[in-house]
Amino acid sequence: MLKIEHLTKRFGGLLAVNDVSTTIETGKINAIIGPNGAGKTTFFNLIAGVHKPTSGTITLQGDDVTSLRPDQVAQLGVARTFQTTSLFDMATVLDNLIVGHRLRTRSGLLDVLRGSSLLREEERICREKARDALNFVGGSHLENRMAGDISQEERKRVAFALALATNPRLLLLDEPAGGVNPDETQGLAELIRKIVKSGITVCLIEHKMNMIMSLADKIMVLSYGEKIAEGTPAEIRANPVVIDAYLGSDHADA
Ligand SMILES: Nc1ncnc2c1ncn2[C@@H]1O[C@H](COP(=O)(O)OP(=O)(O)OP(=O)(O)O)[C@@H](O)[C@H]1O
Repeated sequence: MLKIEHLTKRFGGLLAVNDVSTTIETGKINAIIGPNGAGKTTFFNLIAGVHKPTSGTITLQGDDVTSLRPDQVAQLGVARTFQTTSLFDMATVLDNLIVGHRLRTRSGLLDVLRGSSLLREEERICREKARDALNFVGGSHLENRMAGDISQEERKRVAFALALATNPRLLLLDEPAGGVNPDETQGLAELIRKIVKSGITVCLIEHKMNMIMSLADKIMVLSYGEKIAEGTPAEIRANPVVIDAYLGSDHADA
């Protein structure tokens, strides 16, 4: 799905991502783990076009996408969720999904506002997509709720719906189970499995090790911007370098 070659991002003197090469495999749950500050979110930002790499290449199913803008990457079928789910709290969940869809697939806010007054048909299609996505994530009952009134777990589901409404082929999830309880974590893991079954490739960053170990097909471990290991959950669990750098530390929560 995605081929990353020698990807490097430097912020001044800091190498946030340092010469990382890997592949995000089609139809799989690909996970990225590593201590705080390891470069995981920067890695996502590079894929999503938020940051331009200092060097290296990113290829999406054969196309070089290294220097594209976020809206161009989104149009090619890469969607993402964030550590913190930003929603317009005073708007309904459905309105958030409709506006969110436009923000993700247009280049600027002005473009979004212009589009919403002119293209009624597009708005109808957008509304349908939003409803389908909300239904898929088990959130139909939230449609008319104010976003500010829903729980953290419901916000996570709405974030998934926001990303799914753009019909992605690759979904990047940044801490999809952050801030939710163990039962809810289980529910979100099931939702991630359902997403992959529907034909979407997933790449996720997560600190909850139990969840990652039971969910991921493949794990890449970052530490100080470098890839220190890659493999199946069993291989990662047994890797002494990973245990030293990460799993043995107090970052490895349940
Ligand atoms: N825009 C930026 N400008 C300067 N430094 C940055 C920027 N974004 C990230 N960094 C730095 O790059 C390093 C990697 O940060 P990043 O957020 O990618 O790590 P992470 O693995 O996602 O951490 P966490 O698990 O805490 O989210 C950190 O030292 C961070 O301070």
